[in-house]
Amino acid sequence: MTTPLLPSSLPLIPLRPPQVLFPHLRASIPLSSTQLALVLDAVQSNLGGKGGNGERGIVGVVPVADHDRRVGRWGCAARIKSIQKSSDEDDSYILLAEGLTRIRLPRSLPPVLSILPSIPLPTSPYSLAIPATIPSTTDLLPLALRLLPEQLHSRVTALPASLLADILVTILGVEWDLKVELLGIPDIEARCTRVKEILLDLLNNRGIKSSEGSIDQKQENPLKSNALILRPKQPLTLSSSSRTPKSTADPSKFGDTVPEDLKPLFELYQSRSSELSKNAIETVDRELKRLCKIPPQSAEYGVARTYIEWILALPFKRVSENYEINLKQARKRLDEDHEGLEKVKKRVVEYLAVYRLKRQLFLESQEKKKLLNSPTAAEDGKPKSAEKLDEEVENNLLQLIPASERQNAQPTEGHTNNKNDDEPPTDVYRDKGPILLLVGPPGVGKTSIAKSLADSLGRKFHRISLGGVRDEAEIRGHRRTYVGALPGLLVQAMRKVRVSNPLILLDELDKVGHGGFHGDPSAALLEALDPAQNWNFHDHYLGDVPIDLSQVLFIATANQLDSISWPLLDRCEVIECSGYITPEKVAIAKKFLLPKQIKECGLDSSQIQVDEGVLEKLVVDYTREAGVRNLERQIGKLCRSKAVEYSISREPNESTISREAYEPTIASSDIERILGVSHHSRERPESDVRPGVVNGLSYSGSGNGNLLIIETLLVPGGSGRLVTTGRLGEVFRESIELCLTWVKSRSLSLGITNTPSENPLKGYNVHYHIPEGAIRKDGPSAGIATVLAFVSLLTGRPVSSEIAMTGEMSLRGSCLRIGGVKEKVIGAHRAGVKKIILPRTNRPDVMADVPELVKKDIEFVFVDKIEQAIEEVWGKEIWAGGEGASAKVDARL
Ligand SMILES: Nc1ncnc2c1ncn2[C@@H]1O[C@H](COP(=O)(O)OP(=O)(O)OP(=O)(O)O)[C@@H](O)[C@H]1O
Repeated sequence: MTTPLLPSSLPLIPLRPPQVLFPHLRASIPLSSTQLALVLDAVQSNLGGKGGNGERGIVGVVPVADHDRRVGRWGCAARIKSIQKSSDEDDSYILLAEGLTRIRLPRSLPPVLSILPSIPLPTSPYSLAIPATIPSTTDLLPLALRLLPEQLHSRVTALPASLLADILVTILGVEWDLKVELLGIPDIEARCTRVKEILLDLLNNRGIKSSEGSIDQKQENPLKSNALILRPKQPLTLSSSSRTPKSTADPSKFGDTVPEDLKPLFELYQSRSSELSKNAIETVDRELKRLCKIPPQSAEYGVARTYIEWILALPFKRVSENYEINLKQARKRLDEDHEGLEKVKKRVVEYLAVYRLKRQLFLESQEKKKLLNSPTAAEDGKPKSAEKLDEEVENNLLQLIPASERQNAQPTEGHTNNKNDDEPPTDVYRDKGPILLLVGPPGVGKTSIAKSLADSLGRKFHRISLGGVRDEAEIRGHRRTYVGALPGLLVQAMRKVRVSNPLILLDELDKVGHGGFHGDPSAALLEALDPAQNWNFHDHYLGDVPIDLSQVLFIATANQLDSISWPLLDRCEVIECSGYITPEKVAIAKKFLLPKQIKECGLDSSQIQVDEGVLEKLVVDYTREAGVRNLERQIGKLCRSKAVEYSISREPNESTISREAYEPTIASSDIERILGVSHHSRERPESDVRPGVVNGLSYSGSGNGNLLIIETLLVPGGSGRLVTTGRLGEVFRESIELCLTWVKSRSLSLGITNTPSENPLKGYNVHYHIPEGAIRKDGPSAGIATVLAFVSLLTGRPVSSEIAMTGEMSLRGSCLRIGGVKEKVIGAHRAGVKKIILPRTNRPDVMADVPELVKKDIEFVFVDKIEQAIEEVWGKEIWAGGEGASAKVDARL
């Protein structure tokens, strides 16, 4: 059997405290998607690379302290066992690594370690076998048995000392710097001696005598005490709302009858009882009493306990304290995080202004009421005037409230702190305004705008991805009687953020299912979003304990509006985020994406320099999208490749490239070397124009506009049949038939036939195709382009590839208005089109929505009749019978 070799170079992953990975043990390492991409790239390059006969899927895991400072000179080579999406955070993954052997790190490593793509290491054989020798002088077993719970005794007895030493330091909660020290002791005997010293210290600290048979009576479970050491810190900005009624909970009433194993749960109940709602307290009281009677071995015990833990983990009356809205700061924050998006930012700030004003009016009315009820009210019986509204708010913001909303801004009379649980409490401000719905193609910054908004409001942020939610239970939870039942996404979100006034982003609202076998998730969402009901939201899992969602600020995103159910849409105020044009993308890349990716690779801006020309090449040749997500990925690839070059150049002994050879600037000529050949250049308008091929424009469901190349062909030996291919929908096919009929009816005036009765397709079939056959296309908006394709085919006159057209056509040749103009025009601009023919009725859309930069580059031709489009392309001479021919035929129809 051959001894396995480590690859000659390994990607290094930093591992933060309190974890340290030892050989034969495992660690779960959280990684962002960019870090994961970096690791996977490096692992992949090892597969066929220099370490050809080395093991596969191996990484180096290196302990780092605060701010990723490297500590010690040792790490652990590890095999990647699995990679999973983290349930805690968006965009993060958990890499499960299994330690193989200690590795000594080269001196030249930077002191601060982010993921390093590939670090050359001295190739050394390593053995997966654990040395079986148990050094007699350092026998750890008796100490281990003193410290470990009894259930583990039989398992550790057979372990060799080297493995036992590493296991003990990992599971006994030994301090992190001691673990790092032990990782750096490769010699087994020396390591076991050191571990023995540490264990003796632990025993002393815990009051356990080390000699056989004389254990102190106050021995505690060591694993439990470790759990205490590792308990996470409490958040700093949490507070109890002042409206908290006096709790009726009295956990002490359970007295001494509380079983030992339930004590932590009772303690938790005690500490949280002042924050729970009345319903929650009643339910927990009842369930705890029941739980005390259930034997811990029964399945029912687990179910009941988990239920109580869920209730105790919910925020109820806990809120983020500091959420004063400062409009200037909010705008500044949006500007700092996003380039462009002017309309969206303006609308978001307006929304905040209205929200702030309404809340301020509400607080003022509360203040007035307090004064009215207070015994110190003025003698004449009138209340002392409450504090005046902030003048800046009155002067500047009142105008921002749309007239229709001004009435809503007035607080309702008669607010009282309602003690009745069947009516909404009236002592906190609840916004009744619409929910902001950001609509636009993928990657245009919708999610990121919502995040910045949460930051500027000082609210906790949580994203719920609704893509693929088909089951109502995913929103509203499963009833407790089901095995493995869980609350729905909204309750899970509340538990995660631990406050009842977070900002929750409902991502991909358009992808949520409507009705069907598993209920209607969008109806459940509707209830959650309705201010009249959501103060009392019932989750099936929580049963009698409703939760209050009325203080949550909901924001939604979607790629399109068509698939959102209308009652949901009715609750939303739509803000459109359209796609970017090339100069905007270049600006975003320069200001945000490039610095972000450089940082992710552990370098700084002096180590990677990219000029605007290169960024433009990336945008035009390597991406074809409305947003910037793919662009960010390509920039990430460039930066990672530079990080590899940089790391190699720091290793003068291991590599032929000297330190001076590293060139920080990425030139245009480097792009193809690093990213490979561009796949997008072929999608530009073709230069070899031929009759029957015309550029239409399409608008995909994801909000992207693109060129739709229409191809037609005459097939000899046919009978005038029309064949269509390219996954065209019914509406599209009908529109093609209509266009062909129109062209046939004009074949005489177009000079295609010589007599009125002659069939222009005699002896031929017509084949109509739209490439990218896997993508379904539908709709009537390719009418103008289809007519021109048929005319071009039958008259043998090509259409310039720099012209594109869109618009529906009626049987009489009228050009009718279509949707998605802005996206289509931006898509055409991206593809290099110079002239666009559109129905005249779409003129206002072009004028209002298309960015000025695009308008400058493209000539727009607006037409009422299809004949105008034909004349625009080929001139009036196309009519065989002169100018009047077309009008004469029209009169006959
Ligand atoms: N105008 C902008 N300025 C700076 N960065 C931007 C801008 N637009 C997008 N980005 C960046 O692009 C990336 C993708 O954005 P985001 O995830 O917000 O897109 P999205 O519109 O929510 O997409 P999806 O519909 O797929 O969820 C983020 O890293 C974001 O910061």
